[in-house]
Amino acid sequence: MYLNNGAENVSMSLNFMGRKLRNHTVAPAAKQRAWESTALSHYEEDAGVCPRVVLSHPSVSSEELPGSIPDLREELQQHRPCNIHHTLLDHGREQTNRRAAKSEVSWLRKCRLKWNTFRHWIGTDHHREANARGASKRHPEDEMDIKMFIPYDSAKLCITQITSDMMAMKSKHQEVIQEMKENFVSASRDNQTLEDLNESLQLQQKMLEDKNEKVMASWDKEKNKMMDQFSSRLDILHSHQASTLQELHLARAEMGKVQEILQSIQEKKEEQNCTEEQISGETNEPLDGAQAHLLSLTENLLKRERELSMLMAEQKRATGAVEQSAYAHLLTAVIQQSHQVYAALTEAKEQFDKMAEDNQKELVEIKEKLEQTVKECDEKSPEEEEDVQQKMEDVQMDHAPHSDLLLHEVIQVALECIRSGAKPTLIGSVASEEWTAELDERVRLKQIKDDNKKVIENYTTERTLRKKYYNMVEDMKGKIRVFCRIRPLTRAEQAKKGQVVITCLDDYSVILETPRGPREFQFDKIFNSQCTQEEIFTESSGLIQCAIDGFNVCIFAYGHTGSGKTFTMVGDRDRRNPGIIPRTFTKIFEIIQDNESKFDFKVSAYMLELYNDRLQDLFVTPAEAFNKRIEIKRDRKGLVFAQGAEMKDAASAGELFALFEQGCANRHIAATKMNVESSRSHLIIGIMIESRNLTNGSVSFGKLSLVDLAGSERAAKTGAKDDQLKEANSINKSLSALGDVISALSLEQTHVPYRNNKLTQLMQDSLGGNAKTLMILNISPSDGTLDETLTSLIYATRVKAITNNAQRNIDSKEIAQLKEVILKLKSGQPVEEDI
Ligand SMILES: Nc1ncnc2c1ncn2[C@@H]1O[C@H](COP(=O)(O)OP(=O)(O)OP(=O)(O)O)[C@@H](O)[C@H]1O
Repeated sequence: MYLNNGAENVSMSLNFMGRKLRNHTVAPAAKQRAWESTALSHYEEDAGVCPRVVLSHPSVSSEELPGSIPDLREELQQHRPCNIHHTLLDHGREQTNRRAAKSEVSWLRKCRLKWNTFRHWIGTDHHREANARGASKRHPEDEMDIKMFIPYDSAKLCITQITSDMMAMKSKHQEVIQEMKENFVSASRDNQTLEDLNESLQLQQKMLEDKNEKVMASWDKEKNKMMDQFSSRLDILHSHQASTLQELHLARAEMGKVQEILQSIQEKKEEQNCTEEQISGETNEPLDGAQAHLLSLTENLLKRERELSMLMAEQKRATGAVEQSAYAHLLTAVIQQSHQVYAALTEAKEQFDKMAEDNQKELVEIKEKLEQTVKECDEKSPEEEEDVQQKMEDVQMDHAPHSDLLLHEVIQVALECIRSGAKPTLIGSVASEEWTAELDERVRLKQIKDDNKKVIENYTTERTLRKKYYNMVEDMKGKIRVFCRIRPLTRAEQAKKGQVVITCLDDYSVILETPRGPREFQFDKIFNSQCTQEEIFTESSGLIQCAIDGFNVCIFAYGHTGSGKTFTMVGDRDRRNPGIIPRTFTKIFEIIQDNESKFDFKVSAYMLELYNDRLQDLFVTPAEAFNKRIEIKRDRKGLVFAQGAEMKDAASAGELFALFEQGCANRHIAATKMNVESSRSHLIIGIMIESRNLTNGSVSFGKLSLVDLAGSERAAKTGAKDDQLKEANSINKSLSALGDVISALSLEQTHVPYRNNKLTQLMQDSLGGNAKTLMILNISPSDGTLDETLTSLIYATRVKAITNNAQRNIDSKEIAQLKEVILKLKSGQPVEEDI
C-alpha cells in the first residue's frame, strides 16, 4: 500500500529502517496509479475516504507486492518497519484490512502507520468524525497501526536522503574540526603574545630599576656635596659661636668682678663710718666707673647673646633647607618613577585581563563544541554513532582537541597566576596524565630534534671534508691533465703498409721516430693501441664526481683528423664501444642515484657546434639553428652559458643520450681525402648539474663540458677546396686561439686571450682558474701522419705545462717552437717537419 493525499508531491515526516528522515516526498500520484493498475490490480481501493489508498489483500504474497524487490525486503525483515506519519486513511476500513493483512502478509506488519498522528494531519473530515464520537471518548482503535508498502522509488529517495544527511553531517564535523584547529592556532598566538608581553614587562621593570638606581646615586652624590658645604659653614658658625660664647663668659666674669668690687666698697662704707662727703668723694668715682663698665659689659653680653641666637637660628635654617631640598628632589624622582611603573603596570594588567577574557571565551566555546559533538553522537542511531565515533577518533588522532582544551586551560591558569602574582601549580584536568604525557612527548621530540641536528652537522662536516680531500687528490693529479691515446693502424694505413712511428716506453712516456731522430714526450698517462674505451673512461671518471660536487670540469679531445677523437669521446658507429660522452651520462646518473637520499639534483644540458666561426644550436633543426643567434655570456659566478641556445633538462641517462643523439644528427660532417667521414666542427656539450643538499639546503652548481674538437689538418695535405678549405681555415684559427690561451696560461700571463675566438670564449670557465681540465691527445701511430702527430704532441706538452712550473721550464723550447707553428698557421704557411 502506498499513500497519497491527492497532491502530486507531499512533504512528510518518515522513519525509514530506524532512521528519521526529513522532507520525504512520496512518489507522484500518476506514477503510483500506474503502479496500482499493473502490479496491484487485485487490491481494493477505498474511493470513499481515500481513493488512492490501496489496501492489502489476504491473497497477495509478499513476492508479488510492488517495491518488494528481494534486497529491500531482506532489509526490511532485518530492520525495524517504516513508520509514515500524516497519511490519509479510512478508519473503519483500515481496521478490517489491517487484521486481514496481519494474518496474511507477514512483512507488512513491519510497516505501521500511526493513526493518531495521521488523524491530526488529515484535517476537517476526520476531525468531524472524531468530534461526532465525542472528543472525550478516545477510541482504542485510533491508536491502531496500518500496514503499508513503500514504493521502491520512494525507498530509493529515502536512501538518497539518508546519504545526503550523512554527507551534511560529515561536512559539519569537518567544519567543527577546522574551527577547533583555528582556535588552537589563535590560542597559540595568544600564548606567544603573552610571553612577549611578559618579557617586555620584565625588560621595562629592569630598565626602571636601573634608572632608579642611577637617580638615587646622583641624588646621594648631590646630597653629600650639599651636606659637606653645610658642615663647613656650620663649622664656621660653631667657631664663631664659640668665640662669642668665650667673650660672653669673659664679660660675665668681669661683671662678677665689678659686682664684687661694688659689694666690697659698700661693706667698707658701712665698717669705717667715714664722713658722708669724704667717703662719697672717695667712693663715688670708682662706683660710677664700675657701673659704667658693668653697663657696657651687659650691653656687650646682650649683643653677643643676640648674635649667638641669630647664628643658631641661621644654622637651624641651613640644616632644614639642605635636608628639605635633597629630600624634595629625591621624592620627586621617586614619585615620577612610581607613576611610570604604575602606568606600565596598569597597561599590562588591562592586556592580561583582555587576554584572560578572550581565552576564557575560547575555552567555553571549545567545551561547548565538544559537548555538542558528544551530544550529537549520543543522539545518533547505532550505525551513525559508530560512524561519528570513528570521526571523533580521527579528530582526536589528527588534532587532539583535548590537548587544545588543555592548552587553553593552561593559558587560563597562567594568566590568573600572572594577575594574582601566585605561583603557578598544575591542578585538576591540567595536571592530568594526558597533559603530562604530552609534555613528556614534547621533551622527547625536542631531544630527538637536537640529536638529529647534531647528526646533520656531523654529516655535513664529514661531507665537506670528503669533498675537500677528493678535490685535493684530484688537484694533486694536476688541474690540467693530459692523456695521450694512440689508436691502432686503420685498414687503409695497413693497406698502404704504413710504418709505426710511435713507441710506448712506459705508462707515461712515448717516443716518436722523426727523420731527425727519436723524440720523447711525457704525459699523465699513455694509452696504447690495445687499451679499451672502458680503461680510458675509468681513468677520467673521477672528474665527474668533481662536477657533481660543484666544480667546473672539462674533458676535451684534441688531435689531427682521423686520429680517433670521435672514437674516444663518442664511440664507434655501431655503438659497441661507447666513448667517454655516453659513459659520462650513465656515470652522472649513477652518482645521482647513490646520493638522491641526501641531495636533490637537476641536470640540464646544451649542445653546440662551432662551425665556420658560427655557433649553432644542435638541439634544434639546422634550419632553425640557422636563424638563431647564440651569444656567449658569463653569469655572476663566472659560469659560461650560451645565450639563445636550448637548454634541455634530463631526468635519466637515457634522456640525456636521446638528446645527444638528436644533436649529433644535426652536425656538419664532410668527407676529406684522408677520412671517409670527418667532423668539420667543434662539438661542445655543456652539462649543468645543480645539487641541493637536503639536510642543510645548500645549493651547488657544477658544469661538465665535453668537447670533441675538429681535427687539426693541413689544407694542402687534405686537398680541401672552396667550402672545405674555409672550414679548415676556421678550424685552424680556433685551434690556434686555443693554443694562445694555453700558452698564456702556461706562462701565467695576466692577460689570457679568451675572447679571440668563440671556442676559447666557450671554454673560458673550463681552462685556468679553479677548473679541472682533461685533455685527451689522440694520435695515429702511422708514419703517414708524422707531421701532424709531432705538432699535436708539442701542443699537448704545452698544455701539460700549465700546472707544472718545472716542466714549463723544461718545455720552454718546445713552447717557443709551437709559437712558431701558430704564427705560421696564422699566416697560412706550411709547418716544417723539423719543428
Ligand atoms: N682506439 C681505437 N680503436 C679502434 N679504432 C679506432 C680507434 N680510434 C679511432 N679508431 C678508428 O679510426 C677512425 C677515425 O677515428 P675518428 O673518426 O674517431 O677520428 P677523428 O679524430 O674524430 O676524426 P675527425 O677529426 O676527422 O672527425 C674511425 O674509423 C675509428 O673507428
